[in-house]
This record gives sequence, structure tokens and C-alpha cells, in this order.
Amino acid sequence: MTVIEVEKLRKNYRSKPAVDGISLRVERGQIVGIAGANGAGKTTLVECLSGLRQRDGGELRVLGMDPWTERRRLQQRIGVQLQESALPDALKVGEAFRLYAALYDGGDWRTVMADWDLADKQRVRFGSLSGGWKQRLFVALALVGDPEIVFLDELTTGLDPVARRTTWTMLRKLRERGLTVVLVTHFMDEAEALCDRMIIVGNGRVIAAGSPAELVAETATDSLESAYLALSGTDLS
Ligand SMILES: Nc1ncnc2c1ncn2[C@@H]1O[C@H](COP(=O)(O)OP(=O)(O)OP(=O)(O)O)[C@@H](O)[C@H]1O
Repeated sequence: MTVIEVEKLRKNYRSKPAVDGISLRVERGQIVGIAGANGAGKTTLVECLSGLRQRDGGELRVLGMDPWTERRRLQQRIGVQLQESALPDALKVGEAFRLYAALYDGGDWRTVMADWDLADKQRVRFGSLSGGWKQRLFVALALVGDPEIVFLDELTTGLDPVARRTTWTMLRKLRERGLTVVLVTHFMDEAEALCDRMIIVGNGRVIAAGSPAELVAETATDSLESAYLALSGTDLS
């Protein structure tokens, strides 16, 4: 089942295109990675998909809905990872979960909190968490409403190696339950380990799309990182 359909999406900032005609499809239960250089348009794409930004052109359907005009209804069925500075420093971890649960109709926040090892930190204030724990909290909060699709922007930035692997394992389990994950990442080892499909963007357009193995084969390289560098035209010699 197709859960995300994008056809010639365009988004400009002051007449300069950030997304310049992107088309893609995402099937249910996949982890799809979006990679590309800084400023390539990844965050803007995800913001349009999750109803946070209005597009300037093209067609967009997420779970059959228009993410902008039907964003209230859509937001009950998707999760979006917050960016740093999105929560007040004085807010306690447990309060953040309750706040999020209140935004969704229901949502088993206690289970999510325990799954992500945050139960012991319920009384800790957001501002006192280390960068890695903040990141873990943001991922967990995105899952509170039991979403069908979750959008994660730089999932494991700042996590220690063990927390990174734990996060990967958790996401694989969620995929087994049918969750669809859209993951913006700069880490090709993460993409190779997790993603069913990769979409590589450059200057607001899709440069390449396919499974990590397909991209490696297409470029006759031996790793996704090398494939990415070849596809994005980087000459390191
Ligand atoms: N709010 C904004 N106002 C004006 N220009 C913006 C805005 N947000 C992004 N841009 C510009 O749009 C382009 C795409 O930015 P975007 O943040 O989507 O890229 P990105 O691929 O997510 O980059 P990064 O990897 O650095 O996070 C860039 O040229 C950026 O400078």
C-alpha cells in the first residue's frame, strides 16, 4: 500500500527553489532514507510532507490526505521528531510525554517512555539532559501517538554508539509492526543498516533512488557511502 505520493513537488523561499520538482512514492512498512548535501532540500521536503509547510506546486498525498489542507487530521496519524530547542528547559521528561499524549487521542506514552529507557528520567528537566538523551526523547515523543508514519530528521546525531544501535533495533521492531519511517540522514552506515530505500537529493531534485544494494550496484562501488559520493558527483582525488 502506498502511504506517501509526491508528484513534482515545488517549494520556493523568496522565489528561490528549495524543492524543485521532486516525485516519489513510499510504501507502508518501509524505512526510507533521504540523504543529500547541506541545503539540498531534505528538511523542506519533510516539512511539506508532514503539513508544516505549504507547497508552491505539485501534488502531495500522505495517507490519502493533503498534508496542508488536512493537517489537523493527518497529524493524529503521523509523528514528527522535534528539533533542538523545541521544548522549554524547565519541562520535565514525564511532563513532555503527558503533553504529547494530550495532543493525540489516546497514545500509550508510558510504554513508549519505558521502551526508550526514559522512565528513570521522568523527573529530570529537559534542560539538564545531555544532547544524546534529548535526541532520544525527541524520537520517543514522535512515537507517542502510535503513528502510522514517523518523520525523523537526523535520528542518531549526538547518540553514543550503543544508543545508536539500540535506536536502530527499535526502529526495525516498529517496522515489523507496519510503521513507515522517513529518515533524513547524513550517515550512510545508518542508511545501509536500516533503509529499504534511499532517495538522494541535490539542489531540490531527486538524483537517485533505490535500495542501498541497487545504488551500490548502479555505481559499481562497494558501499553506500561510496555510491553516495559517486552519485553526488564528489571527486575526492
Ligand atoms: N525558512 C527559510 N527561509 C529561506 N530559505 C530557507 C528556509 N529554510 C531553508 N531555506 C533554504 O532552502 C534550501 C533547502 O534547505 P533545507 O533546510 O531544506 O535543506 P537540507 O537538505 O535539510 O539541509 P541540511 O542538511 O543542512 O539540514 C537551502 O538553500 C536553505 O538555505
